Amino acid sequence: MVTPVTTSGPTRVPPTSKVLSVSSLRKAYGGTVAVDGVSFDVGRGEIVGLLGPNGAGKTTTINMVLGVLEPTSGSIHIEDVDLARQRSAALERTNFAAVYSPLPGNLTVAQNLRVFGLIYGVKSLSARIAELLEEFDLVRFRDTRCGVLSSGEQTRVALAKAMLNRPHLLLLDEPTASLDPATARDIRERIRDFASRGTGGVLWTSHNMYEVEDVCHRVLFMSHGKVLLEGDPRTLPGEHGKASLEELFIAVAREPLALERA
Ligand SMILES: Nc1ncnc2c1ncn2[C@@H]1O[C@H](COP(=O)(O)OP(=O)(O)OP(=O)(O)O)[C@@H](O)[C@H]1O
Repeated sequence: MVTPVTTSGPTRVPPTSKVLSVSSLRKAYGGTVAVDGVSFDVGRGEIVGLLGPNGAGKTTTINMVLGVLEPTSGSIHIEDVDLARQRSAALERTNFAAVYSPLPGNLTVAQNLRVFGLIYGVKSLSARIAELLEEFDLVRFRDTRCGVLSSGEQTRVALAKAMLNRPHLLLLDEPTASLDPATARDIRERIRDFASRGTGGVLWTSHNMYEVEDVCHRVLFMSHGKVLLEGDPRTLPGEHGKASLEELFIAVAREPLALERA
């Protein structure tokens, strides 16, 4: 289902510096190359959409940036910190939320935030949790077990968890999947607000092209493990003779080689 979007696109905040630099990143599983020499960056204050059909290599890329998967080759810098050499220093500037990675359902909202806050070594944790409960409209769910919350409520908790350590790089894998349009819009507003503060940048995957056009300053189209196209989601379709981002997406999925040659 497509979420209708009414706003006219994100306010461009010129990136002042890079929060993520990925260079010649590659991940192979035997003969299967999931990510094939990908290079890109994310600026501070910028929301970058990582797009592509199923199996393009988006999640593999995100998992390497998160330090969950080890690249076969290539480098990842979070701000100026090399993930391979200074793993803890790099990862303490990062956080993420993904639908396939729900928080433990038997813990309450407050307990989940406390556990993750302790893992991240958040200072003045009780005050930070109170702040996030307020910010993400979760005060009334503070003592509710996460497992009984609705999808939208769970997404808000996942985002609150992702903000605990005030990350400079926020990775979001389909954060609005399965949310109703009003809740999805609310989540987009919160992420836009995070980026507009100018302390961090966002790498976002989504299959909802209307949402991407609404939120992302820049998009990267992946196919078969490579970045084929990069640009402003509002002008990129026209540059490739397509009427909309959705049409361009379908072209990338169906005829990646034609676009690669273009
Ligand atoms: N552990 C693995 N072993 C072998 N192949 C893998 C492994 N993990 C991923 N792949 C393959 O790598 C490719 C990229 O997968 P990935 O999950 O990164 O794609 P994706 O773009 O995130 O797709 P989706 O939109 O469906 O989530 C796929 O062809 C997948 O089958």
